[in-house]
Amino acid sequence: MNEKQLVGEKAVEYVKDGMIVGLGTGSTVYYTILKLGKLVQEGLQIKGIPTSVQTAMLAKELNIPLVELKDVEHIDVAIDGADEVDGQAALIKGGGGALLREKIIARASKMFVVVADAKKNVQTLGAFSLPVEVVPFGFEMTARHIAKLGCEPVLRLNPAGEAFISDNGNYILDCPFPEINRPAELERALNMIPGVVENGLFVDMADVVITVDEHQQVKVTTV
Ligand SMILES: O=C(CO)[C@H](O)[C@H](O)COP(=O)(O)O
Repeated sequence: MNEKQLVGEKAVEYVKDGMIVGLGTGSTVYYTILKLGKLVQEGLQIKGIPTSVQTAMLAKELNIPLVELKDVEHIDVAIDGADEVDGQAALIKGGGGALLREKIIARASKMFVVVADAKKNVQTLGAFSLPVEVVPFGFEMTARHIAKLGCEPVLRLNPAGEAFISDNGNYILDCPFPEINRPAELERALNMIPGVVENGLFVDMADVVITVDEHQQVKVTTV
């Protein structure tokens, strides 16, 4: 079993009958969703709230019942991947471009479980370019303001070489900050810039991090 499958499947232990479950986006939580689909087939009763169109399609294929955020009071548990996880369980997310819905759903959840293969563990965030979702209007100006915080933002492109459009109709600027020593400060500073919708720093949000240690054993950290 590969690491993504190991950690992805482990996360289903946090899902119980009757729960509303936030379904993340990406190749790690994919295994969580596959496993949930199997459990639903066997009788598990849950309702999922997907963080992306891609995840909604997968959940539908697997017959996982879905519900909309507006129709629930809260989410019991959200499970999602990460691009980087530091020692304080601060995250960079958004490699798949779903960071805005992922953050809304993580924030609405009683418990946020992160699934991350060993490569995602870092001392200090920043080797992975920080995704920042921005409105298309005046994005060049927004990028210049972001640059003043210490990076050179790059507009994310799709495989056809056009601007990548998020599920919310926005652009993503990938921002290579060399080292993010104060993620909470940077998260706030970015979101103060007009044109920035949200950024991929998730600070003080993870309740549980499921990863793999140096012996290829699944390691669960409760924050
Ligand atoms: O934030 C995300 C999508 O917006 C993903 O959770 C993150 O990119 C990790 O993806 P993967 O599990 O494929 O490595």
